[in-house]
Amino acid sequence: MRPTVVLIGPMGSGKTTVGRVLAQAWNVTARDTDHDVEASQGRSISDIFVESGEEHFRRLERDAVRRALAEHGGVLALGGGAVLDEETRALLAGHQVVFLRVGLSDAVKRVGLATSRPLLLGNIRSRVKALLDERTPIYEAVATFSVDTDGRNPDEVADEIRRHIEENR
Ligand SMILES: Nc1ncnc2c1ncn2[C@@H]1O[C@H](COP(=O)(O)OP(=O)(O)OP(=O)(O)O)[C@@H](O)[C@H]1O
Ligand SMILES: O=C(O)C1=C[C@@H](O)[C@@H](O)[C@H](O)C1
Ligand SMILES: [Mg+2]
Repeated sequence: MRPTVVLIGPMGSGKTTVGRVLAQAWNVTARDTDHDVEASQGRSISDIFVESGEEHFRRLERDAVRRALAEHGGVLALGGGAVLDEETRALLAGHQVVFLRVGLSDAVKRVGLATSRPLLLGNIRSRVKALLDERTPIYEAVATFSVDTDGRNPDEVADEIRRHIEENR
């Protein structure tokens, strides 16, 4: 089994949301490594960060990505920082990997004031900007295709991905 498509991108780019729309369109299941980590630990990502630290979360995330890539045949959304891990990047080689691009202002609007994203605590706008600046080159290097999400709703984003994947099967 291998995922039809793997979605990567920053927090608020819409990986989880667009992943669900795509899965429904293709009549397959959507899987999300953030959810897998939370389910395997029985605690939220915020609690894992606070109680065990980011490094521990990254190890759990790497294992979750490895398992999902091996087991899952539908749409797979990764956590925003999953591609920081070198082993994860290597595992993605040969897969259809789509980068959901989002600019600073749409990302900030979408993540809102939720406290469920520990890396955004503090000044959300400056945290989002720092993460976008640092990670955009990594997302670009890993992706086989990228799609702009600014000013577009999840259905429009999913449609563009669907067309691309169906044309490149
Ligand atoms: N294209 C879009 N237009 C407007 N709102 C969107 C779009 N995509 C997602 N959203 C909204 O933005 C919020 C964040 O989306 P989502 O949780 O799917 O992002 P994510 O990339 O999975 O983030 P994370 O890395 O934190 O898991 C949700 O409230 C979702 O409804
Ligand atoms: O961008 C990140 O590093 C993160 C994104 C989320 O999906 C979660 O995996 C977690 O909040 C960390
Ligand atoms: Mg998500």
